[in-house]
Amino acid sequence: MASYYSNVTMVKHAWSQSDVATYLQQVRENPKALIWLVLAAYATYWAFTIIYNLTLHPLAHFPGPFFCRISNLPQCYYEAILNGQFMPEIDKYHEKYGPVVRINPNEVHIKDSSMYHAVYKNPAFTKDPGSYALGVSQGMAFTISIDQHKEKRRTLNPCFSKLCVSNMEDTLYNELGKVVSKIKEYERKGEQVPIAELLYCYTADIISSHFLGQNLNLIAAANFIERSAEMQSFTKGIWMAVHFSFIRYILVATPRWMLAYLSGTFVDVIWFVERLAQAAIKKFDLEKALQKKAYEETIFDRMLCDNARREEKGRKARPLNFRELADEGTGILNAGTEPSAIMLCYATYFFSLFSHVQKPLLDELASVELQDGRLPLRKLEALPYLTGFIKESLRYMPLIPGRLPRVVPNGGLYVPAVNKTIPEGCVVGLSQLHISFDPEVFPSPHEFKPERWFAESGKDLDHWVLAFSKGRTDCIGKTLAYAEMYLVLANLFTGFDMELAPGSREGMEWDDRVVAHSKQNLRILVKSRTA
Ligand code: HEM
Repeated sequence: MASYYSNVTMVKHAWSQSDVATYLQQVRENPKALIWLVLAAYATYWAFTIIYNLTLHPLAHFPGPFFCRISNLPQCYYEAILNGQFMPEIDKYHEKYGPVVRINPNEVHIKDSSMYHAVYKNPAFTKDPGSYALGVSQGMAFTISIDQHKEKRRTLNPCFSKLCVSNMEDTLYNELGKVVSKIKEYERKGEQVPIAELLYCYTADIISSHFLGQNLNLIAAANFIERSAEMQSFTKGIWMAVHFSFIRYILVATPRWMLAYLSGTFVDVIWFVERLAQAAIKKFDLEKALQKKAYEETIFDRMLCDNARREEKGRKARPLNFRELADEGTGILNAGTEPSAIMLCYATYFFSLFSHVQKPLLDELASVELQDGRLPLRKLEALPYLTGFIKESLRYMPLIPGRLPRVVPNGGLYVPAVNKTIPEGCVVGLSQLHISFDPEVFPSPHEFKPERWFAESGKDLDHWVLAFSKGRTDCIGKTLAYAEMYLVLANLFTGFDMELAPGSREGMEWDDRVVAHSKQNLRILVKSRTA
């Protein structure tokens, strides 16, 4: 003990060469001394950091719980350890501290709907690198730099255009046919339909076949329930991945044969995309690729063509590597599968739960003239009640309920409600869940009312459709997501009389996995409707 104290006090004095030699000698004799020195240095660092965070930090004058103001530990505890439990805590902080709360040393959370567009519509706000340090770092969704993001988005935009999506109608219907056949199999057996799994397979098959060039064909698999679990496992440990990003580097560095035990999880999907990316690079031929129509192009075609064209023109091309293709493919497969599938589940659930919407919806759908035996997408999009129902479902279950953290640009962000400016470089976020249930924006927010979206007042409300975020980095796949919702929901509602399986209410409570994920997969009982 005595040697520890003497070693620590030594640090306070100026160190001569002989002091260092003596100290090293002591460390050799007593390695504990080094440990104590490291601990002392660490404690000193923390003491200074805490004092700085409370006094000199640009957010020092913003209120918040003491432990949030000094460290990230509360956030890490509620998000990573308790797996996505930070939002309810943030609510409590707002009750105590007002509309702007410091939730970690460098971030404030705002509960004031009027500030939403000032943050998310302003292109100068960038994604917070700390919150977007996930597995597919080279994908567009995780690209922080404004210029790089703009370039990636420009390359990929044509794949997601309205024209491309309307050309996908056949694919959407063909895949839906497979879902309907499976539902009928369960109906024949008199069993509950695993509708959540079927919808996951549906959205994954569409993204893989159209954007990656090869159908995962999950729906056809005998073990489609397990295969859908692979897709669902992507966000299972998402908070750990956000807070402990080193796990990702360990996984990337681990040899494949050692990862084989993870087979049956998202790793299989990542490898599937990697194989496609490799094949795309190998067989890429600019001449042939240029002959493809926009809606025939995969995202790999777009990325490789864009790169090759710029090389041809002698302009400095950004070298496009395999990892970039693989990350983009995995990112889009995941972003396009999970939120759409979950949204389809919740909308199906709301239809069954809120009986007041059933008659108006079915009456409206009955008025649609079939074309080749199908409900045409163009006509469904023009239906006011169905449109109101979809927008109300997106409001009632905000799919990405929490904050999407953004870095404040030059000039800061003035918040009139507290008459303070959040300084540039600090992080800010608003949660969609708060706005969706803000009575100032949506009167009687807890009522499920598709009519609120009708007529002129409903059009004004479009300003508050936030499910896909807003601005420069909003959802690139929103047109496809809407098309899936119109087609799938209209066909399910008109095709089947549906009843929720027992326990659905509790099962459809959700966990925050960045996307809202129902606690259990939705199950329904169905009876085919007669024509
Ligand atoms: C109901 C379904 C969907 C919802 C609610 C949804 C929601 C969102 C939201 C809120 C964002 C912004 C995230 C952020 O700022 O961090 C986003 C981004 C994105 N979404 Fe979606 N999405 C849906 C469907 C899709 C589909 C079908 C695709 C692809 C086919 C897709 C691909 C993407 C991509 C690539 C981004 C990143 C965009 C960028 O950074 O520029 N999403 N989505």
